[in-house]
Amino acid sequence: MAMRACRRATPTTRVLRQWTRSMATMAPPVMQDSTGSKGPTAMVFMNMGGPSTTAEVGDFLSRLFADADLIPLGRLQSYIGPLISRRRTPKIEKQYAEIGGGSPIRKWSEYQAAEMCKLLDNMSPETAPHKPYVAFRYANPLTEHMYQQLLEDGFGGGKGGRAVAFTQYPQYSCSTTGSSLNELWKWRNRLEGKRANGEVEPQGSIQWSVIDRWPTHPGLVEAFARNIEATLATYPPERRDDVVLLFSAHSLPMSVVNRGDPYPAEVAATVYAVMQRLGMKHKYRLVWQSQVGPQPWLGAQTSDTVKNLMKKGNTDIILIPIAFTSDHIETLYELDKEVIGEDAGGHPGVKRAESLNGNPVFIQALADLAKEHLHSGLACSPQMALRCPGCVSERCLHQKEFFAGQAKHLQAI
Ligand SMILES: C=CC1=C(C)c2cc3[nH]c(cc4nc(cc5[nH]c(cc1n2)c(C)c5CCC(=O)O)C(CCC(=O)O)=C4C)c(C)c3C=C
Ligand code: FES
Ligand SMILES: [Fe+2]
Repeated sequence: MAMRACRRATPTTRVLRQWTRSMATMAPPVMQDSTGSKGPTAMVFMNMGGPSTTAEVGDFLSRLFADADLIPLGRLQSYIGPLISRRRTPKIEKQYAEIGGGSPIRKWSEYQAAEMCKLLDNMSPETAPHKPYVAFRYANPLTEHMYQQLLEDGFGGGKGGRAVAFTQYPQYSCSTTGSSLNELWKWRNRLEGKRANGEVEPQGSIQWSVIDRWPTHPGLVEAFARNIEATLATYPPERRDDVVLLFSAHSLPMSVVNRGDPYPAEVAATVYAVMQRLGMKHKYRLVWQSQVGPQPWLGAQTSDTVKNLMKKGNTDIILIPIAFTSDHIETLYELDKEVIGEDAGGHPGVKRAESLNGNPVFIQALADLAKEHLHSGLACSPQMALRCPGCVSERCLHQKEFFAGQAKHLQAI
């Protein structure tokens, strides 16, 4: 009886089995085939993920509050983390219920990765075929499942093969991309090429490289600019030039900012590049949203800013989510329902630019960026090797050494 219960497929295992079957026809990694291609190349989209259904909110939050790279709770992490996540679950479940019952991050990530790979197969035959994977930090498909899938698909496990960890956060923060890379590095060590004596086998394991940041990539800037222009076009021409552009990014605790995290500077770089592309024709500000808990966070807060601007008579405002590439609870609930709906009193002049989601200009940008990376021979950006001035994390140290050290295994194309 117990055996039968164990064998019954859960929705997750069913999806994994179907996926495994569909991937079974894939050729195992070869370094050079008769067409001269060095593919297949695994393109792994890394992001935090979100609960696809309200039933997954509890697990999502418990993983999130267990992550010491995001929320460091010291030696009490494994005790306090679950307490906070359990207390927070009902409130967050309600928010996901209000945006249609779950986060669309998985749908968009899988679509973006698959569409980018189709473009890349034409643009970079030298590294084709490109195989899309998604690795989430706190929701399915989790990093460990993605890694197991890579091995089942014939990458690594003594056979080698090339994989690119492509962060879907355009701006680098140690709490986001850094955490995903620490997780990837952890599972790489657990799942790949351990010898009996515990040493990691360098031969025949996956050759990793990382696209770790892309805050001012011209394609990204173009995609943001076009969405802003489309929203500007909805205002009467005589009001258009006076619309205030309010770029909104997820905030960081001041403790993270003061540790020297690169994210605030990189978000500001994106904003400036978009403003330059728009000809610097509008008033604008970069503001910060989604603060959690009692400690000080980077401001000014998005919701306060909208209220203050409106008090001062600026009632034509476009909110632009600038640090995330698809819709999620922060755009669909916090901006659309709380800021635009309640704080702005539903004023028709306060609008939001669409998220990048399935925008073809954005998907092309992802492909351009991936091609540039694959042909660069770089393991990661030079910037990734430098730790935050205030970093004391051994995980960061070893993870950065590992990924930067992959340069010696990468072959020129
Ligand atoms: C660039 C994006 C993000 C940064 C930087 C970021 C930092 C950060 N976040 C928390 C705490 C929480 N974040 C939560 C949800 C959440 N965070 C982001 C993005 C960034 N976070 C997104 C897109 C989401 C929602 C995902 C979705 O399903 O749509 C949550 C959970 C929700 C809640 O309880 O309010 C927490 C908690 C910290 C502490 C932090 C920096 C250190
Ligand atoms: S916290 Fe930034 S490198 Fe460790
Ligand atoms: Fe967050």
